[in-house]
Amino acid sequence: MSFNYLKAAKKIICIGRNYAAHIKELNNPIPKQPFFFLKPLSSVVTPISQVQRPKVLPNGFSYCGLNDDGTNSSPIFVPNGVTVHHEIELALIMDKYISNVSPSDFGPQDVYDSISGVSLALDLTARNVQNEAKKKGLPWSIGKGFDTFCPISEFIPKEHLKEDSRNLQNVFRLTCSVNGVKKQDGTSDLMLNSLHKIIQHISTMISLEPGDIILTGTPAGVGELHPGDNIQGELYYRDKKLIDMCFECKVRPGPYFYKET
Ligand SMILES: O=C([O-])CC(=O)C(=O)O
Ligand SMILES: [Mg+2]
Repeated sequence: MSFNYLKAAKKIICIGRNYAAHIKELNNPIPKQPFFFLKPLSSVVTPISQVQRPKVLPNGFSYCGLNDDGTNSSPIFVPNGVTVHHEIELALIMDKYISNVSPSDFGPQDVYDSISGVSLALDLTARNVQNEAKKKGLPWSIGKGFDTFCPISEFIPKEHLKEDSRNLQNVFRLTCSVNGVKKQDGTSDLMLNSLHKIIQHISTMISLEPGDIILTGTPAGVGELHPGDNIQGELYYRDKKLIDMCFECKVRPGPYFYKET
């Protein structure tokens, strides 16, 4: 398992409002069609560990590219004046070009063939920035796209999921804990739009390319992150842990301070 897969990504596409209990907790309407937004690749960070030391950044920088091995080991940076929420999500890693596919041509069994594997990600969200954007009809780019707002795990090749190659919809469980307290614990069978529907639907508007990363929405239990917090995410395949990841939160360097638009 490695982080090399991150070097191949051309875009990160995130499905919103894909779990009923999360829609309810934020008082949002249930979308009539799946909707999505993009996160910039510069928002990707990977865990700091014994092996992966923090990337040395030029003074004041919060991003300066991935290392040769795909890592960008970094804490999560909390921008000044921003309410940052954690959203734990299953990520699909695309293996094929998928373009303009009809619903009748893409079923649950096609997901396994179209991905190279999966990983675990956090769709970090500047909730106060997003709330203002929602109210004023402005884009979500800032609310979802700050540097370090896409912490992501090592790659899990699909061969690790072989037993269920005909249907991956019901096999995943994802959890998120902050300072040792479990906040999110959801299973992929609760998704409103299934994995095959997500891939097919995106492809009718934006072609998916090998390496692209799709975040599939967050289950209930989102909440705030503050400088000094430690956050841990875990991804399970049925009862077996596939991967975990840990990040520390720090204050974002630089002059940014949230002000109403
Ligand atoms: O910001 C939101 O609530 C939408 C979203 O990303 C999700 O549901 O995962
Ligand atoms: Mg999300």
